[in-house]
Amino acid sequence: MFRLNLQKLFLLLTVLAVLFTFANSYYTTYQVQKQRLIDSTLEANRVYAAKLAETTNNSLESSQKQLAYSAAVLAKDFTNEALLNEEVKRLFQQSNYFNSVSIVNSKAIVAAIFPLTIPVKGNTLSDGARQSFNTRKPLVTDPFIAPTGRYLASVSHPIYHENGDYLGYIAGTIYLNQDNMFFKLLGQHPYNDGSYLYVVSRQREIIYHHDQHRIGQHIENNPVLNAAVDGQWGSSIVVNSLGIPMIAGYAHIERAGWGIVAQRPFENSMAELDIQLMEVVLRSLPILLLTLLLIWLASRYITKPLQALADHAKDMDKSDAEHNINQIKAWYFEAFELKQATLRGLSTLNSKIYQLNEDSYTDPLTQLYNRRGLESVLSQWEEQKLSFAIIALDIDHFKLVNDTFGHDVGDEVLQNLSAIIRRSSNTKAILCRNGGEEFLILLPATSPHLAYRHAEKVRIEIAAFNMPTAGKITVSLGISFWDADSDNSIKTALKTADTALYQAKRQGRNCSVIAE
Ligand SMILES: Nc1nc2c(ncn2[C@@H]2O[C@H](COP(=O)(O)OP(=O)(O)OP(=O)(O)O)[C@@H](O)[C@H]2O)c(=O)[nH]1
Repeated sequence: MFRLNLQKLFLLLTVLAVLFTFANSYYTTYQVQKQRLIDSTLEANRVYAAKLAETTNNSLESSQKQLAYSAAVLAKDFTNEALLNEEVKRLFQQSNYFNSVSIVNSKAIVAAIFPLTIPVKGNTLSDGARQSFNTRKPLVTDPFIAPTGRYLASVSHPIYHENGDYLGYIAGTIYLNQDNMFFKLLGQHPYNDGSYLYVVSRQREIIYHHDQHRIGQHIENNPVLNAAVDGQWGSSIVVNSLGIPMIAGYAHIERAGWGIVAQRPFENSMAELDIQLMEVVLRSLPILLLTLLLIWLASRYITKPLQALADHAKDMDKSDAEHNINQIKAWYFEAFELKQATLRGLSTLNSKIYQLNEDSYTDPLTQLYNRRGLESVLSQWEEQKLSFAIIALDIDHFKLVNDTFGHDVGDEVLQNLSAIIRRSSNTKAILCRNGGEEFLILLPATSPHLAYRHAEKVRIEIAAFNMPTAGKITVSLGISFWDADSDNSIKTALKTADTALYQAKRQGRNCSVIAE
């Protein structure tokens, strides 16, 4: 089954935590900046719309003052046609407020006009152009289409005789879809950041727009525009008539009853923010990468001892396991404790295995090697090509001991006999109980002659020993030799020793015989 290792888990968690933290800070920064940008754009557009409304209002006011002055002059001599012509010319040329200046008499007939290229002098006012005539008050008219076909609005002032008779009015016109005072006033606005402004009449008709094609268009259901026309000042996010969300500031031009709106597409403002965020991400990228690198290094450093412990725990049965575990640098508490516990466990395990090995190689009654132990030694010597002498030893008439004194006494005899063999043999000799009452003494690198002497020594010592209950016993011994350089097998050499032993028995027992 697939399992994540500690380092991968550590990396996964910390990398996720770091990425989440970075993403969260980007998101929060974006949200905060977005709100600030919206607020500042709203405020900038509000202030801008208010300033332009005030400037436009002042221009209309001063143009009306000029018309009022002319009206007062004309009231004194209204029948003087030369004066009328002179006044319209002066007003037109003195300021750049108007596209044309005209005087209409009390019969609604155009009495004078400048520039003279407009051929309406002597014409009666059309119905649509009679707002000033009918109102008989200082006025900024609603936009209308003149007989010349032009879309215009006019600023007018009535002319009253000193006796109160209405003589007519003097008016300056503003051609709404041509160069006019608005274009000069409002056209200063920089449009390159996507922002723009427009002015609407009381009837919600566009009377100024940088896109001249939209002049004259009627706009419905625009809350910002409605508020501006209704005399309110402020700012708001609004979806315009084309369905585009806008950040808008708006204000009211009091003298004309018009509304002015300065706005910027929401998306344009946000695009700026996207660029800013991308810059933040790019600038923080080296730190992010450095953090990830440090995390990777830390994960390696922290998990390395545990990983090494886990790896070596799989190979506990190998001979160098203890050495390998000792090499691990367990530099922090948990790893250190685990290392110590593993070493303790390994040591206990090794001593148990050693004990089990010992037990499986040892005869429990005599503590000499058993047949399995013997085979292990023999295979080592065979590998090492170590020549050795073999003494096969068997108790004479042991059955009689058992039969006479019982099996326990027989066991005691076997133990005493083993002790004598052990005592009389040097440490290099391998002593083995080969089963029953038969023993083997293996003497490495020992000649048959020396082995015979050793056998005799053992035999005499046994014969001289008085067993606690059984008394004196004797043994017979057969001696053979395995030459590592010969073709003979160890098995044959053992058999040969047995044959010599059998011969010793036949010769009357209590003697040693060297195989031929
Ligand atoms: N007490 C005791 N007796 C054992 C043990 N193993 C074998 N014996 C006995 O050893 C005796 C061997 O008898 P035999 O093979 O007839 O040989 P022997 O009586 O020694 O006669 P020879 O070898 O011909 O001199 C048997 O009585 C076995 O029961 C043991 O572990 N303890």
